[in-house]
Amino acid sequence: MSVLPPVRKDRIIGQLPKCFNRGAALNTDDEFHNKVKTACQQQRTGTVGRFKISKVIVVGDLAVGKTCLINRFCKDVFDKNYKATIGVDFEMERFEVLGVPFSLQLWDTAGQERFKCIASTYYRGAQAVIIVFDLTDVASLEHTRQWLEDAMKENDPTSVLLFLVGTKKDLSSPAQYTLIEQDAIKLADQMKAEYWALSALSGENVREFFFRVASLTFEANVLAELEKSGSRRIGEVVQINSNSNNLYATSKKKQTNCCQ
Ligand SMILES: Nc1nc2c(ncn2[C@@H]2O[C@H](COP(=O)(O)OP(=O)(O)OP(=O)(O)O)[C@@H](O)[C@H]2O)c(=O)[nH]1
Ligand SMILES: [Mg+2]
Repeated sequence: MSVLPPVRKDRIIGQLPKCFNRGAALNTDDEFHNKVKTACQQQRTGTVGRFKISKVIVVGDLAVGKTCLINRFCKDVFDKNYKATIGVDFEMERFEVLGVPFSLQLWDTAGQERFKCIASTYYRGAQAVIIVFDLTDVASLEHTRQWLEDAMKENDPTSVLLFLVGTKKDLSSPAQYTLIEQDAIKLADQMKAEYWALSALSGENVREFFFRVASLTFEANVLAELEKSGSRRIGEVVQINSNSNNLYATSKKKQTNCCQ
């Protein structure tokens, strides 16, 4: 029995959302991986869809627009007044991907130096890292390397999905945008991150971006579950009988999630 209300209609993902720029994308597939589609159809997604919550951390310089970005997506609001995040804050977003419930825990961290040490204690266990810069501020793009390094001290670089996100697109002129985008794409490529440009003020690309984060995180989680389960069907009870009295039973126990 579920105590949660149904997932909002505008959080249902049935197709893999497109990347923003094919030159700086985590993948350019048109559809979810076949294995993932089959696993979802057969309800063999293991811990994904039951108790798994994926942690996503949002980092970047102060005032680049991290909080506004999260608030635009989660609450559909925009505040033009700057209120620094002190330490961290988080929002939960529930999705349904290919018919499977899936939740993201979005951690909004402080960019101000004096709050950074508090914020960095929450970096651990992230499945996706969103590194934000301001499209009108080249220095904030340059600093993304340092943000990446700090986030990766606490995480496994081989399994974390990275996104490099330029905000305040509404404020940049086409010429300024073209210039900074070239550098951002180069950097995203070096970091192995997916690049996006958006605006929390106008809402341009915000929903598309978070749908992409949810979808790629979901896909990675299901693939990892499938790999873990190997040949056995995930989520099933496995019994190995021998002629002696040995009986090993692996029940569908909650997997330890080292995220928090
Ligand atoms: N024009 C415009 N302004 C934005 C946009 N996003 C954020 N801002 C403004 O930029 C300022 C900083 O935004 P925040 O979201 O608070 O920045 P932050 O990155 O969370 O800052 P810290 O919490 O200190 O790390 C605010 O005054 C916002 O109104 C945007 O897309 N367009
Ligand atoms: Mg903030």
